[in-house]
Amino acid sequence: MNDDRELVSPDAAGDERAIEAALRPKRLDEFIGQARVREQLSLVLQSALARGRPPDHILMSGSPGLGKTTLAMIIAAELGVPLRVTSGPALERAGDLAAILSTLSEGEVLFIDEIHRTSRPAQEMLYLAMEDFRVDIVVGKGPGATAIPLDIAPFTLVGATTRAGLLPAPLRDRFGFVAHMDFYDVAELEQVLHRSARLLSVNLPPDGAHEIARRSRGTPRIANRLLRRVRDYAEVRADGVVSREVAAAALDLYEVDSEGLDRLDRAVLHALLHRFGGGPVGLSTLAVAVGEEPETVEVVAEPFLVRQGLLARTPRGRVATAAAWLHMGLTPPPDAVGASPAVPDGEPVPGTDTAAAGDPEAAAG
Ligand SMILES: Nc1ncnc2c1ncn2[C@@H]1O[C@H](COP(=O)(O)OP(=O)(O)OP(=O)(O)O)[C@@H](O)[C@H]1O
Repeated sequence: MNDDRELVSPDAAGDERAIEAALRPKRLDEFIGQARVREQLSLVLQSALARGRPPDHILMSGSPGLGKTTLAMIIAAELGVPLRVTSGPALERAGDLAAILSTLSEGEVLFIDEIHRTSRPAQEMLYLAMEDFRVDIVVGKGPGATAIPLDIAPFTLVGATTRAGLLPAPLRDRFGFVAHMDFYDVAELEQVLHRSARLLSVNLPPDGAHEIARRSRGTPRIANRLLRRVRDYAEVRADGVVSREVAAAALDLYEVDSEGLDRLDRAVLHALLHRFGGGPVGLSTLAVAVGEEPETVEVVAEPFLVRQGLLARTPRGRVATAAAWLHMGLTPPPDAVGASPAVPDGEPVPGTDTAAAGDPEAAAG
């Protein structure tokens, strides 16, 4: 794990899953941040419990590592029902899904991670299952094929996606509640870190927590990961206390920069500034320049860069903001987004979107 790309990648790998399981909050009131989602969800769950019926199907969208799996587990725990976990890529054939649906118990929560990657036949099976709690098992092939309807137990589908825009409308419309998970602010990440430090018996004073939180890319998974690396450093090179100085020295060593940007983030900005003069440039061209798939650039790097105000999506392509030039140690050109004195602070720049991820397709290609 010496690679900074792995260190700040929002995806979990290998042994990390076990550590994550130990650090997951188990109940809604332990879940930090996402106040609006928590409140909305709490109402959905309470009313379902009061009615004695499973709640509406729930869709969660947001970047990796923001707590979607954790929330799915909490939903099942709060409802006092079992949880079945699968993922879109595992549901390649409709039969894979039928096997799960037909064995669900009454009220069970079915969690489908990366639901946008579910195959078309499985998605079509989901429509009927979500709406009528029924699946049609197709027997035979060609003109002689017959659909045998099979009732299934009422259940709650919890879907998670990093790309809600890719879900077909008929599937999206069948979710009664959509939770949009946003990046966490520094204060919330400090709370996540203090909680994890308690569970892992790490001596973490507030200034150390602040330093790690600042560099965690708005993502609890990354905060927990950086905490473990900084703890190692504190134990080997210092007195075990994760002070601000120790955290900063450790994170500098692991090449996590002052804003938490990782190698891919920096590569994207570097290419945008040095090869395309700050843009605009299309997503595919940018992805080729950094040697990644367009989806990786779009899902992993861009949302955070946009949120940090370093990158803007415009109808003509991706553009580096004045802040991006400065962050990379360069002088922004006078026409850089955010550099123009004609645009007052906080005013949206026409034709750009630096506040939200925006329409992923608008500037693609
Ligand atoms: N709100 C939170 N409070 C405390 N810890 C959190 C919170 N959200 C996430 N975490 C921690 O971050 C880690 C990653 O969370 P989780 O696996 O739920 O993310 P995810 O959005 O499902 O990611 P992916 O989509 O990549 O599976 C877990 O260890 C979890 O304990």
